[in-house]
Amino acid sequence: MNTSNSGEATPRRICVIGAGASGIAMIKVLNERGLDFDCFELSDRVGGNWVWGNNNGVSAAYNTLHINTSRKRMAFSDFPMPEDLPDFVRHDHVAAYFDSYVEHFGLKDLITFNTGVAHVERLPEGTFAVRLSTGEIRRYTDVCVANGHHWDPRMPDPGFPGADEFEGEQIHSHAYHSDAQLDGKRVVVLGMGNSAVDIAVDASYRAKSTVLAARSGVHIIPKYVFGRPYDQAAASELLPGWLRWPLARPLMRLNTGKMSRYGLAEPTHKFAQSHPTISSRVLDRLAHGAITPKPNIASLGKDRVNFTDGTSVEADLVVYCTGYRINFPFLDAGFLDPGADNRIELYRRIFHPQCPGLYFIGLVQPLGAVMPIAERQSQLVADHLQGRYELPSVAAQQREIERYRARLARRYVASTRHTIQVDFDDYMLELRLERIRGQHRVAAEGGPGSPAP
Ligand SMILES: NC(=O)C1=CN([C@@H]2O[C@H](COP(=O)(O)OP(=O)(O)OC[C@H]3O[C@@H](n4cnc5c(N)ncnc54)[C@H](OP(=O)(O)O)[C@@H]3O)[C@@H](O)[C@H]2O)C=CC1
Repeated sequence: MNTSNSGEATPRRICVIGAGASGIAMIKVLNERGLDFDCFELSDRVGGNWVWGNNNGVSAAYNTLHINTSRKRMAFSDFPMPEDLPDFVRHDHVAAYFDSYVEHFGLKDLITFNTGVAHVERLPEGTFAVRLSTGEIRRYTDVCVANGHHWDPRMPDPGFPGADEFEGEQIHSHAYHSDAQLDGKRVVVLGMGNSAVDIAVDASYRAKSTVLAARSGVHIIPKYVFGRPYDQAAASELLPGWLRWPLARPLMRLNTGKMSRYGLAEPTHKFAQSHPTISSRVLDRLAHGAITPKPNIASLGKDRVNFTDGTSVEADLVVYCTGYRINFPFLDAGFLDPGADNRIELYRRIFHPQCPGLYFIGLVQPLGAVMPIAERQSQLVADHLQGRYELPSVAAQQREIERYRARLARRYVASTRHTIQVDFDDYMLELRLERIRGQHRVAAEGGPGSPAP
C-alpha cells in the first residue's frame, strides 16, 4: 500500500483529466499497474484535438489536417500504426488510431465520457476535491492533468488599428474547421506557424486570393528531406541536440535553400531556434504564385488590410493563426498560473514543486509527436505513485526549472510560443535518465528502488 501526500497510509486514488493523446497514455499505464483511477473526458469519445468536429467543442482540427510528424515517430511504443497508412496521416487516421488503442488495451470502459472537471481544490491534508460538470465532488490523492494546450485561442492583443471597422470576417484559426470557409474569398492569413501555412495552402486552392502575412520569418521544413520523412533523419536519443542542430543547419540550407527564394522574409534566428513550421506544400504554392507573402498587418480598413511595408490588399476574411494560451480553467489562480506569457514552472515539465500529487502529462511542445513523450511521462508518474521514483528536494526541483528556463532562453527566440518547448529525442532521454535518478533516490532512502518494466 502506498501513502497519500499527507503521509497517511491511504491507498492512491487518481483522477485523470482528459482522454486525448496524453490522457489515454496515462490511463493505460495506470491500468497496467493496477492503480485505482477515474478518467473524465468532456467529449463522448477519446482523441481530443485530433477529432474533427469533436463534440467537446474545443478541437482545433480542420477537414484537411494532416499531422506533421511521421507515422513511425508518433506511435505509442507498444502499438504501431497500421503499415498501410501514409507517412503523414490525416486527422481521422489519428483519431481512429486512438480509438483502436483504447479498444486494444481495454481502456474505453474505464473512461467517464461527457463529463468535465469543473474545479480541483487542494485540501489541507494534501488530497484533492474534484468537482465534476455534473456537480458531484470526488476525493483523490492525486490528479493528472491532460487537458491539452491548443484550445484557448490567442488573438492579437491589442488588436490591429481599424479591426473594429473591418466589414469582412475575422476569425482565429481555432474557428477554422473546413476549407469551404474560404471559398471565393479574398483571404489574409496571419502567422507563420503550422496553422498559418496549412490554412494558406487550403486558401490557395479555394479562395479568390491568398495572402500570408507574418511578423517574423521562419525556416520552413519540408515533410521529406533527402527522400525520407524529415523527422526520421538522425532520429536517435543518442544524438544530442547540441550536435544535431549544427549538423542539420547546412543540410537544410542545401535541401530547401533560402526562404527569400520563395518570397518570404529571411528569419533573423538560426534554424531550430523557433518551433518548427513544417510544410512542403506552402513552398510549392508560394513558388507557383498561388500565395502572396507579406510582412505583418499594420491596420485594417473597411474592406482592406494594410501591411507594414505600406502595401495593402482588399480582403473579405482575415484568419489570425496567432497561437494559443495555456489554460487550466479548473485550477484556481495562483496554482499554476501561465498568465498571458504562458509561463509554466514544473519539474521535468511534469511535477508541481509546491503541490505534491499534481502532475501534468503532455504539457510540452516538442519537435516531434507528443504521444511517445506522454507515454514516458506517464511511466514516471506511475513509478512515483508506486513509490519507485522519488522526487528530489523542492529546492532542487526549483533549480532544475531555472536551468530549463535558462536553456530555453539560450536556445529559442523569446516568445510565448516557446515556454514549454522540448527537443523530442533529448527530452525522451532526459525522462529515461530521470527515471533512473529517481530510482536511486528511492534506494538511498531504503525503498524498493526498481522501476516497473
Ligand atoms: N499539421 C499539424 O500537425 C499542425 C500542428 N499544429 C501545432 O499546433 C500548435 C499551434 O500552432 P499555431 O496555431 O500555428 O500557433 P503558433 O503559436 O505555433 O504560431 C503563432 C504564429 O502567430 C504569430 N503571431 C502571434 N501573435 C501575433 C501578433 N500579435 N501579430 C502577428 N503575428 C503574431 C507568431 O509569430 P512569432 O513567431 O513572431 O511569435 C507565429 O508565427 C503548434 O504546436 C503547431 O505545431 C498546428 C497546425 C497544424
